[in-house]
Amino acid sequence: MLVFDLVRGALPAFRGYSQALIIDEVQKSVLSGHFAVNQLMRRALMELLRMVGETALDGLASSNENVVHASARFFVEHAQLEYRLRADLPTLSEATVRDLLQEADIFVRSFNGFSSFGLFSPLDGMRIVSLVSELLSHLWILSSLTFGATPLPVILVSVILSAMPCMLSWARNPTKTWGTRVDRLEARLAAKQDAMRHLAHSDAFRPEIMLFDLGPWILRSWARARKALLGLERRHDRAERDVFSKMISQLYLSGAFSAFEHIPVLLVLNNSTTSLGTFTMYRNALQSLFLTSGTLIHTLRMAFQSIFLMAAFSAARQLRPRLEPPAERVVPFRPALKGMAINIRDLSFTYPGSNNPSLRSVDLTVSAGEAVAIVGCNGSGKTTLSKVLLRIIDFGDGEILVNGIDIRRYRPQDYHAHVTAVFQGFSKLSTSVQGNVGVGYVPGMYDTDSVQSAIDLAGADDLVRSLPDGVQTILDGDVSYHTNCEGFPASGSVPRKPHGLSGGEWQRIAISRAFMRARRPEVQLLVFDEPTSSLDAHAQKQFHDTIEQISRDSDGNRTKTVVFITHRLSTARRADKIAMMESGTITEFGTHEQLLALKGRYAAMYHASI
Ligand SMILES: Nc1ncnc2c1ncn2[C@@H]1O[C@H](COP(=O)(O)OP(=O)(O)OP(=O)(O)O)[C@@H](O)[C@H]1O
Repeated sequence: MLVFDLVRGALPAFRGYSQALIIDEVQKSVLSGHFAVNQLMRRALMELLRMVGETALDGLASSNENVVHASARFFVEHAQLEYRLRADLPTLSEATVRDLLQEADIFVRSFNGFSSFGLFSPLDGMRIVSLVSELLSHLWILSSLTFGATPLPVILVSVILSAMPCMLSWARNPTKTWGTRVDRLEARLAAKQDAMRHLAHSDAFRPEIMLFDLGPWILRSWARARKALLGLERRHDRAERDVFSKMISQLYLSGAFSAFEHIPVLLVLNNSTTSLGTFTMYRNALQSLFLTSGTLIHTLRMAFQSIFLMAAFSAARQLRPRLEPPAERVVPFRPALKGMAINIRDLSFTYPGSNNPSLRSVDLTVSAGEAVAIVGCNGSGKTTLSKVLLRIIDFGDGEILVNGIDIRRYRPQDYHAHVTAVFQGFSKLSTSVQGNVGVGYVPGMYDTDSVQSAIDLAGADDLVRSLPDGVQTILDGDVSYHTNCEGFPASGSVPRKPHGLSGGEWQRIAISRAFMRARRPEVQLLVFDEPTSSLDAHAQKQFHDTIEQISRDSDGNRTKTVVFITHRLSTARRADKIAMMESGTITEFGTHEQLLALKGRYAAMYHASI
């Protein structure tokens, strides 16, 4: 690129010289009244050869530049999604990290040409080489003409005339309009790429990204669409880089025609030694000098700004997720036969920026294979405790032992492979039912049988059957893109309007998502945060029966630990133990009967509810 840019920078000067020779020839013919056709043809032929050479070199340099740019852009965007997806909630909650990511995003957008930096990227630093070389070649022409034989009046007239177009173009302040010609495939790829980028940046979807380890899938899907799209963009470029039209544009006819504007000037200066070609060359060189200097200053200014943004981008790539343990402390998760044993001791947690702790001195012991219900008033800390237990957020003081090991020593990805959950604020994706359910276990996402069986388990089979396209029906969710599970719009010439679902129907989809992996043998802990709040009584009973069924092996022995949060005490009593939460701590813990005998807060709430 460096060599190409150096040579390209000198091309305008050669162009000016060659065209000046033709103009001189025309001038000679006009003034002498004798047309030297052969000489004129020879000059025109030379100009044609120069144009062909310049076009070929230009085409080669542009396609080389496009390939390098596309690859670099892909690398930068890929790196951006990678560090975004790696960042966990505790990392993202830090203000300095947010600022850093914002600056890094500006850098990536400018690389895409989306930001106010226009099309600038560090690779455009190469353009500086080209601009400097162009500037030098124009300066050389000007100095040789100025300190050579060109008389002062010609220089003055030229300066005034050459400044005019620049001033006019500055005054006009042209706005660039982007082509809108996009074919269907390109639109679909762009939609998929945007959808994946949106998911990667979505805070609401972050818990599910972390829990279901969706990072690699999002990155893969985005990369496939992006690569295909860059390929298409290059094909468009090639189609538009039609050699003939390029040569016509290279003719620089305006330069030649403008020479004729100055015939009166030349007649006034008839007795001077300056030729019309020299005059035109002088004028063009001067004009180019203005334009090139402006572009060079603008490019240097952007390069300077981009250094800081590039630093932010590099720093963002080095971000370490807060939940990730130091390498020397990592312990691999070893599943136990009977489910996960959990021991929470003196646990406290305060959300960043909050003055009041949401969890204070929480003690809780859940034996392997036990089903525990967490109950309590709004804001008592139930969801917070479940997120801490799921390793979605960190905690302050205290400790959590899982199978006897400090939970902070497990790599979150490793730990998450052994748990599943329905979050209270689960994500509603604007994609197909299959996509919505499949994200619960990406390796099974494209296996219709696995998806269907999770839907059946969640009791959502009737619902899905009633939808216009069954599992392929596009749902009207929070993330606004309308694609099937692979991220493409459902086939068919007219895509259907996304299908809306009721709160309870969405809840069944979220339960199906959790059930995608709940039956897998490696999954040891099932956490449900108010999974049935919008379900009718029959569906609730069905849900709890299913949990009973999937948390036991064929001999009826418990193999999975279940923690569920609920406001319905009639369902809570089905659990082996119940934890009553008040003001961020567990105040009562035991079986339903034990808590009733205690005649405390739980007993009061239970009696009030029946
Ligand atoms: N992101 C947050 N930032 C700051 N404070 C929060 C955040 N999320 C929750 N809290 C606070 O933490 C406390 C516990 O909230 P949590 O959601 O755990 O309660 P909950 O028992 O699950 O309530 P509900 O029954 O309404 O779901 C509340 O006082 C809440 O305001």
